[in-house]
Amino acid sequence: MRQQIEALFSALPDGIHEQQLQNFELLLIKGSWGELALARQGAQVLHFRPAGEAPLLWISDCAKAPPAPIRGGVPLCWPWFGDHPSQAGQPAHGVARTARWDWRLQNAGADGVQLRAEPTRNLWSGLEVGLEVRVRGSAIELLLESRNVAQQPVELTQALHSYLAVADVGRIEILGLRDCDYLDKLRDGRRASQDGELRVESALDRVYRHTGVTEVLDPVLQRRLRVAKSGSGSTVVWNPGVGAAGLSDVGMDQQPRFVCVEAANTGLDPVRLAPGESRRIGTVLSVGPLA
Ligand SMILES: O=P(O)(O)OC[C@H]1O[C@@H](O)[C@H](O)[C@@H](O)[C@@H]1O
Repeated sequence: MRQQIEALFSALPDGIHEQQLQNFELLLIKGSWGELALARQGAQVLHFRPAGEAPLLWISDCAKAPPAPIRGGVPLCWPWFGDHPSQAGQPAHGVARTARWDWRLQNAGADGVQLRAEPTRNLWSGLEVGLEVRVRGSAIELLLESRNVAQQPVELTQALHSYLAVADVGRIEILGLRDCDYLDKLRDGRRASQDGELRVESALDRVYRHTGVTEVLDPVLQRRLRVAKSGSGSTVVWNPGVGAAGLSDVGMDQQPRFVCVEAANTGLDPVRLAPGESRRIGTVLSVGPLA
């Protein structure tokens, strides 16, 4: 899908274009600020390339057909992260990423664009959800808002599951998590503390107790990807390592090309909403020089 999206953009004039790709309905937006590709499925940001930069987000070259989740970009995990806390048989990472959403343009200018997405139907009883996406210069911001429309308190978990594009995951360094406690999903949820800066030497699936900024230093692309966030007390870092061989939409050839650094609310910091209350989780992804 990545190659096709890049080819489509290179042939498009500036503007907003609706396009079908591998049976997914996409909005491709191009301006002097760069390129943005959005899917109706899951209100998923698939591709963001600021002018003069390489794409910030990785997207699979062999994505599964709809309605499977699209591997890459920024899937929305909502209203639960990972497995459903009590109901076996519910899909991993919730129902938002495979649902159909409507996009509405709110603003377009020389330095960016702003859109809002809402699901075409109620996704989960007692909860409403909406997404705002803003591009400004070399940064993209996502804000996911949940509102409790029930008569009782509601608890949810969620993630903005960013797949960051890197040249070689084995060579990156992830700053910002030093000394943070984490839960290691690959070791039965064992708790540990991050010793030094994080490197991805093998499969990694960790939930950090962390509210700050994370930076991914990429010595090959000579750039720094910054993940800032709000309303989030968990940062998830994931790369499947050799497990990628068993994922038909990754494979060992694509496994080194991304790392997921996700702004999240997990079991460590679930969101509790009183009746009528709403809350937002946000992330700003941006790119800058390494030095
Ligand atoms: O394959 P999925 O459902 O998109 O999930 C990918 C990964 O997403 C991460 O956020 C989880 O921590 C991992 O456990 C999971 O494997």
